[in-house]
Amino acid sequence: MDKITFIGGGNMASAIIGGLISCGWTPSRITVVDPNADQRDRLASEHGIHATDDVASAAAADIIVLAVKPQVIAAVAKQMDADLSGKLILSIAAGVTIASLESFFGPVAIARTMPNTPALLGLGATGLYVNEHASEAQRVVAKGIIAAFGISVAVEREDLLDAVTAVSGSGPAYYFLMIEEMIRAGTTLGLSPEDASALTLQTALGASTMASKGDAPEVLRARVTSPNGTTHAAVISMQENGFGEVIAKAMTACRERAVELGKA
Ligand SMILES: NC(=O)C1=CN([C@@H]2O[C@H](COP(=O)(O)OP(=O)(O)OC[C@H]3O[C@@H](n4cnc5c(N)ncnc54)[C@H](O)[C@@H]3O)[C@@H](O)[C@H]2O)C=CC1
Ligand SMILES: O=C(O)[C@@H]1CCC=N1
Repeated sequence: MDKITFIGGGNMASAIIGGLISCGWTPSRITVVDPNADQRDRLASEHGIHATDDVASAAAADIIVLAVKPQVIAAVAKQMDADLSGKLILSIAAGVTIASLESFFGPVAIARTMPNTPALLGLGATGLYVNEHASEAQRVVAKGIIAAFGISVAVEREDLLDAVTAVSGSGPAYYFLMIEEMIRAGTTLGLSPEDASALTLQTALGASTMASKGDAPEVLRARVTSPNGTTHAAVISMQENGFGEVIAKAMTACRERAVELGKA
């Protein structure tokens, strides 16, 4: 049975570990490496896994998950300083390219991913790109790990992970912003902040649940929109004020920043 070690035991690692355990991974197969004693204690007591501050020990695992901030990875590789042939490295670090990872760890199997924070609820949406050193079995293992915290989409080219970042990696923030603005506007229209919040949150949940059932969003939107009615007035106002352009520009800025971070 494969053993897995997480380097970095923060928010994302915690979400993935919780997902793996609920999918049947026994805690004894899972180790986390983190210099922060509080993080180690929390993960060890929450999940019953082994926690250590010894980065070099990670080289003994079959699968090594890089769950540290991007700028820490080079130092981690230096501390490990081990031959990782035959192992699978799964990176969740934003913007760190396969070329950089290979320069740090050598020509080994690498699955580069872009998850998002709903992974904390098992509702993650993750992009995946696997390098040519990974075997078919390792590709399946990578997909299986991601399935423990949500869905995955395998992209054909590594640079498409920057588009994934623009859609789903950063995407939760766009919805949070929409929720913030709707609560604010509802309050301006006279509702109490509590009522505006309750109505907005339930609407977001209801709309995303409906959209996930298979009908196209434009069909669902048409069903809400009575001819010359209230929704029509709102949607026309949004379109006349460049709603589509605002979203497209934001996502392009996001992708450009991801490209920049990848070069840093
Ligand atoms: N938060 C987000 O929305 C997303 C984050 N990511 C990526 O996930 C990665 C982790 O992010 P979070 O979990 O949010 O960060 P976090 O800050 O919660 O966790 C990072 C952990 O790494 C530990 N750490 C620091 N130096 C270390 C070292 N030398 N060796 C081992 N552990 C070390 C820290 O103590 C901390 O517990 C980042 O690379 C980020 O780019 C990817 C997609 C979405
Ligand atoms: O904002 C960021 O840079 C990270 C990557 C995707 C989500 N959060």
